Amino acid sequence: MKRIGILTSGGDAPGMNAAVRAVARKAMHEGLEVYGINYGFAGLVAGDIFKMSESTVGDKIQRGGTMLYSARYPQFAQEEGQLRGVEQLNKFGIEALVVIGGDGSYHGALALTRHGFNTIGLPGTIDNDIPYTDFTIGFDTAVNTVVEAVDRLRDTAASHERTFVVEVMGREAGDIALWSGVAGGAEDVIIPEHDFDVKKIASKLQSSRERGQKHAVILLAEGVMHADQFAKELAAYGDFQLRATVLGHIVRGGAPSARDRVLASQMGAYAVELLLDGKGALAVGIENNKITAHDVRTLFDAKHHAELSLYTLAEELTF
Ligand SMILES: Nc1ncnc2c1ncn2[C@@H]1O[C@H](COP(=O)(O)OP(=O)(O)O)[C@@H](O)[C@H]1O
Ligand SMILES: O=P(O)(O)OC[C@H]1O[C@](O)(COP(=O)(O)O)[C@@H](O)[C@@H]1O
Ligand SMILES: [Mg+2]
Repeated sequence: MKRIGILTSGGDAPGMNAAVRAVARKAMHEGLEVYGINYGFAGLVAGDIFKMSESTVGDKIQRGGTMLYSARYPQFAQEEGQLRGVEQLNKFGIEALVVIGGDGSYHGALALTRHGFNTIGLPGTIDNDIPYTDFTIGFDTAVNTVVEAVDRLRDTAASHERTFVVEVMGREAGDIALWSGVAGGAEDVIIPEHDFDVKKIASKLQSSRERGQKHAVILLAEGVMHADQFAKELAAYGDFQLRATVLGHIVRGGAPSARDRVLASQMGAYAVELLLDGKGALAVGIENNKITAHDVRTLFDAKHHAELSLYTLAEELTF
């Protein structure tokens, strides 16, 4: 193997650049040529492909977003799109690929492996919703961003004795809300993985108000419902001076945390090692602090599980 390609796909995540840099530099260190593919699978099909040098990835480790751009390109789920991608790989002499993205991107990666190009997937998403990895690249940064926002909102919550419902991204996963809730001392955390009772939440708020704490922050995962809806349901049980705040894409941007940069660097280098060993159709993860890889097909049948001990902990620490 002489030449590999890299692309980023799906939602951007902080640390994707650190992963691109690690793949490129490690591959060059091992004597490989590296080609960057812009705009994910859309750019692959369009042939938006360029040769990288070690300086292409210089001054990028600290930047959020993805220097290779990203796209959602549903046409790649069709055989026709995939064959056009294969044509481009042949044209550029690219023999194997690293795909940085989420579960959708892994399906695209597997399709290319089926067409004879070994492909390794790296989990790049803020949501932390990928099975067989304790953490995804971008999750730590996203949690830190939410915590900073919660700290700020708490100033107003305390000053005006208000209750803030803070909606955060995560698709069907509650991880961002859960970890941010624990780190930000949220009075309640509402996630899709755990049932909740609005009436109980209201009586908890009421009793802490009676004990003297008249403000609160509630972390709400987008997979449950929207913040204004939740605030409306809560308002039916009392006057909690509710305000709804949606953090949205703010949480997806910004410089990656040191943790995400290290994780991305470890995973990127490992992906190259796997390709050099002639392996493909694997998804890289970190489990119990060890970098691991699993057949990507086993991921499609598996489900990511949120760390529910944190939910219990959050409940025990706020009452
Ligand atoms: N079943 C599939 N087969 C081939 N490619 C797919 C498939 N599903 C998604 N993709 C490709 O991966 C891209 C990213 O997937 P998406 O679900 O949007 O984000 P993520 O990878 O972050 O989960 C899609 O836009 C598409 O190009
Ligand atoms: O930016 P878009 O396309 O509106 O997508 C929003 C979604 O993307 C995310 O930010 C990241 O999800 P993916 O990594 O799966 O793309 C989700 O948290 C959110 O629900
Ligand atoms: Mg996804």
